[in-house]
Amino acid sequence: MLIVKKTEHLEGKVNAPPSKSYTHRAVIGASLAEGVSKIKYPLWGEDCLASVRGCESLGAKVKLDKDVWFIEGGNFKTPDDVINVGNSGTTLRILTSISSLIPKGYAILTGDSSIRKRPMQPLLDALKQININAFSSKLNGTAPIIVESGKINGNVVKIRGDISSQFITSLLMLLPFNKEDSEIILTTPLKSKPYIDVTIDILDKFGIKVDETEKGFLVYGNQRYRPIDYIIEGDYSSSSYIIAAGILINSHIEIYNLFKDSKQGDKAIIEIVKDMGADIKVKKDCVIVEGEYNLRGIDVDIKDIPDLLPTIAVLACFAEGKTEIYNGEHVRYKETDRIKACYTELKKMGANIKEKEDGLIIEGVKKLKGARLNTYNDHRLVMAFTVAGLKAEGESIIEGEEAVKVSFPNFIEVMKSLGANIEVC
Ligand SMILES: O=C(O)C1=C[C@@H](OP(=O)(O)O)[C@@H](O)[C@H](O)C1
Ligand SMILES: C=C(OP(=O)(O)O)C(=O)O
Repeated sequence: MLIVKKTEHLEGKVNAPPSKSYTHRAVIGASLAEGVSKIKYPLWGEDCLASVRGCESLGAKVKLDKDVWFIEGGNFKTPDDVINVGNSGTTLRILTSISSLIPKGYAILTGDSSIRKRPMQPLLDALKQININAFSSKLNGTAPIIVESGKINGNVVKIRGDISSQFITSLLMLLPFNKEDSEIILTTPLKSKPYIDVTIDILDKFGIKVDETEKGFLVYGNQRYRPIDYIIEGDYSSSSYIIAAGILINSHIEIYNLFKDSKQGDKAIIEIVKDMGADIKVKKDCVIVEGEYNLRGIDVDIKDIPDLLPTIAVLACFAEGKTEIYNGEHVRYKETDRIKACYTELKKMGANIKEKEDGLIIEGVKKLKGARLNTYNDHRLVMAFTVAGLKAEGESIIEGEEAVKVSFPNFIEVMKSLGANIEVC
């Protein structure tokens, strides 16, 4: 657990951790390409390592040096054992489709107790429409998932877009292997769309062409992934905790490796905090925060940026007036139900917070008191609640800090290097 105490000043220059979403896609795409790809500055987080190990089980040859991962793809095999994706939804979703490329037999994908509750049925139903047999071993739409080796047959896939964009990313990465062009038709409005933009961005680097259409996406048939030399950019979702801490506390923080023209949806954190009144500066590859700022509450549509909900909820507690976070039904399907968790835990600190089906309403109280907080083994809750603890009066206990290994393994060291009063017990 962490003991987090009120901190009066934060200062320093740090590098944003590498993007989790780009690292996953680079690793899996490289495993689909004949030849060796070099992935520079990858994220050494447990989720991304789950993708590496999963791809290895499916036949990729992997050599991991500190700053470069070498991945030789194009050689699929039937896994020797079940694939354990740990806590990583991205790995489970993308590798489910990709596993159908094994030459014979079955691949079995499973993970921790959280992953075994996350929705999979829309993807399984979609795969069936193109003759790929993938099913839940419990027949209830959750992992373990069993995927049979198979050839794509069919060229139209209808799928809902409001549960997880990862289903669509998964299809976009498999369908280039279809011999004909394929159409993905969305049967509901799409949520988390920027993650699909990230997929399309990196697919383009692998030489794979996809078009957006009025109804969804068009994936050209008979394409081949070619190997890439690729540098992973910094992660805006992970950086949102550093930004939030700098905003709430007297600070001078420079965060490098964050690009203004990034495709990551969570770069929206910049505009959100500006709307709340934080006059942070954005350079071409760096964000400068000179807190503290007086914040005002705002309304935030979380549809495309679900991972920012805990960060915004914490900021809203310290703002003047009301913040409403809406359009976030899908935030309940993450590592844990993050709407309920933020409601339950921030209330323990004295927040004036209401839970709605699709989000939260927070009336800023400007002061929170330290408390003992459950993080439900969810990395984003550990990081967001740590930020709340740094601003709250007195001392907070944050349980389950090991979860940060999933997406930001050196979160605690980075925060301590900036002067955060955090002790690991
Ligand atoms: O594709 C991705 O890299 C991700 C997509 C998002 O999930 P949903 O599409 O399920 O909202 C996001 O929450 C997750 O952290 C990463
Ligand atoms: C939901 C997340 O990731 P995943 O879906 O890959 O588990 C996350 O990182 O917040």
